[in-house]
Amino acid sequence: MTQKKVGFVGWRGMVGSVLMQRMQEQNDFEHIAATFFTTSQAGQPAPQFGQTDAGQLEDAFDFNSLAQQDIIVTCQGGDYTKQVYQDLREQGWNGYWIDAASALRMNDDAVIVLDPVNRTHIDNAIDSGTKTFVGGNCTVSLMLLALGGLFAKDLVEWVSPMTYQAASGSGAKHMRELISQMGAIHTSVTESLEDPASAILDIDRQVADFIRSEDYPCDQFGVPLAGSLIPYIDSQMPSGQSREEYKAGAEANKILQRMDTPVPIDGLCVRVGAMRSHSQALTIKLKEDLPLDEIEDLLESHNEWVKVIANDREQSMRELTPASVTGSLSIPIGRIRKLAMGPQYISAFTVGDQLLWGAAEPLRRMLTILLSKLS
Ligand SMILES: NC(=O)C1=CN([C@@H]2O[C@H](COP(=O)(O)OP(=O)(O)OC[C@H]3O[C@@H](n4cnc5c(N)ncnc54)[C@H](OP(=O)(O)O)[C@@H]3O)[C@@H](O)[C@H]2O)C=CC1
Ligand SMILES: N[C@@H](CC(=O)OP(=O)(O)O)C(=O)O
Repeated sequence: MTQKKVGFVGWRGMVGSVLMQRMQEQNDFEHIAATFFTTSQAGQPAPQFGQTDAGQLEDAFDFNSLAQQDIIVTCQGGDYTKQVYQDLREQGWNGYWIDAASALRMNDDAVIVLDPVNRTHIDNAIDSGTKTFVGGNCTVSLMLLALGGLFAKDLVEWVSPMTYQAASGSGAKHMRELISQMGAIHTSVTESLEDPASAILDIDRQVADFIRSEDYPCDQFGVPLAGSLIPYIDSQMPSGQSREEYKAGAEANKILQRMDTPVPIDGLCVRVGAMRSHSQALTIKLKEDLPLDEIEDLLESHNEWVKVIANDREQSMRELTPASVTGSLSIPIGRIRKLAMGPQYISAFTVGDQLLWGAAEPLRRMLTILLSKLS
């Protein structure tokens, strides 16, 4: 059996690098004939992620090279997808397109992939000829992995996710800027900090003045993040939602195949000074008054990555944080308790690495599913 030809675009970006790392860890390159594309470095040596030499980088706008691929995996971003996808299809290419960007997500002929939640739908779509598969928005995928057990039993009347999103969601330059902001704040008060006699209110005033000054580095975010937060993510929509907030309901219901009878999912999305793990505080109205231990069992048994953290101060502080999950596929969910509004209302808090399950891993797994189906 000849190996499938798989073309990778955007492999050296932040999401693409995490994808490459996971594919190497899982020996995925052994099962494919990989070609690496670039928008800026055509002709340079291709990276060697597998055993075989992948030759040189191909031009990501060369339709002849793209059309030779059985499968194209792109983490290059929505602008690239908009520039290439439609024309490639119109020129007759009928291969599989796996994409990290949001551009095609809500198209009728595209499936949003999150196989621990919608594997049956993915299988049916492949069998019925669907060729376009797109990873979901990071907060959506992370929320559905955490709450999968409740959605699978149709127990959720509505959910309000209030997010605490990491700098990585805005890209690599923003992660760098967050660190620069932290360093600059420290530098602005180093002397006072080292003086045990200095008054904390003086230090606080110096920090506040610095954060509001021209010297504070915020070219990427436009406004301060370190020492502050940003209560708006992505563009503004007529509904009053930010686009990030709109995606919660739209994409989650598409993944759950609930477009006709959508579960209301809506809340506010906020950028905080975490590096690459998103957190979400969830208010959930259940359709029934279920005991907490039953809720926890349903959540924990849904998939192998979700982990219920007891509603205990020490465990929550240690295990339910961006610092503890970053770099892992673990999806902890905790702070689960009944709210004062009534027995059907529960709270929960969940965290996940937005570059792994939030971006790269659903694509990697989709490629694996496709290869196993096509072999
Ligand atoms: N950031 C996120 O959290 C998420 C992003 N996505 C999607 O993935 C897309 C890509 O995001 P992201 O990975 O953050 O984008 P990056 O900015 O990290 O990378 C995008 C491209 O920039 C080019 N590039 C130029 N200079 C460099 C450099 N010094 N190092 C690496 N790459 C460089 C590369 O293309 P080339 O090799 O062709 O020059 C690369 O593929 C987004 O637009 C979005 O659609 C999806 C989910 C989450
Ligand atoms: N918007 C997300 C990251 C992202 O890229 O989302 P999407 O894939 O839906 O464009 C964030 O800022 O955290």
